Amino acid sequence: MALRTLNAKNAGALDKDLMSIGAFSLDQLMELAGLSVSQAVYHVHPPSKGRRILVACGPGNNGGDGLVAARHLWHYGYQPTIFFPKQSKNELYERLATQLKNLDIPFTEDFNGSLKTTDHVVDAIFGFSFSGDVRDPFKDPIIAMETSKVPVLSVDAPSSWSIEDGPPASGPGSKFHPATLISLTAPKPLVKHYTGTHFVGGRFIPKSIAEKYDIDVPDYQDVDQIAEVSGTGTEAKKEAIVGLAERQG
Ligand SMILES: NC(=O)C1=CN([C@@H]2O[C@H](COP(=O)(O)OP(=O)(O)OC[C@H]3O[C@@H](n4cnc5c(N)ncnc54)[C@H](OP(=O)(O)O)[C@@H]3O)[C@@H](O)[C@H]2O)[C@H](O)CC1
Ligand SMILES: [K+]
Repeated sequence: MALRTLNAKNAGALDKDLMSIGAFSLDQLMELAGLSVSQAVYHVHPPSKGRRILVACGPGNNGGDGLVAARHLWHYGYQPTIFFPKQSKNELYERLATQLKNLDIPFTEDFNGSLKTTDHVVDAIFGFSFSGDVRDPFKDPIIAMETSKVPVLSVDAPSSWSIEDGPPASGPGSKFHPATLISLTAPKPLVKHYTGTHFVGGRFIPKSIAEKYDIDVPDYQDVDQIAEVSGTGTEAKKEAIVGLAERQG
């Protein structure tokens, strides 16, 4: 059973609905997104595999998810380092950055140097609003991730991939295939090109909004904020995805 996907336009509209009809604030959505990212990191890379996590944050909300995830990771016992070269003056990002600085979490301007001394990377550079060819200052980090052996977990999209069409035909990111992807709310069309470990996060979407956008809601277990939908035992895991209509008989 293939997962239903949500294109960039509908992903943006769904988030707007969550904030209007759903009465969530952006802070809440980002907190829930970042929490699910942190759980996915813990799942694929528990602290016993190495505590150093390099979190690459872009200028938009995908980057905000990375900042939130870094805070949770610190509280789980990891040692995050933040690469956040284009910090906006937006108050939300300033507060998230201050929360990290209050925990003495280091910020680096040297992504490539930091990559050499990390155990895992969180790619929170671009999400569903990415388009076109990668512009500076993110070209080098994307080239570094695609050529490094350090495992990468991408948030919502492998950064540089077209949301609809997957990896670029050439240039930065054309050979980037992160070990892990966490799709937020629902997978984007690019997942048809993705073959690594895949989670979905978003255990808070009201039924009315899931139905409006015709998305599958994973069968989340216990207190998990994430559900694995591929990787080892792909077919069994896909069986865990039950369409709303099916689930509700
Ligand atoms: N429902 C949820 O679970 C939530 C998910 N969220 C996350 O939000 C992102 C989408 O966030 P958005 O702010 O719309 O956009 P992005 O983070 O994807 O990034 C957009 C910025 O990236 C820059 N950009 C775009 N294209 C390029 C390019 N070719 N080269 C360089 N830079 C590019 C651009 O910034 P500028 O400063 O250059 O203008 C864009 O502004 C979603 O994917 C989730 O991860 C939310 O947390 C809410 C809830
Ligand atoms: K990303």
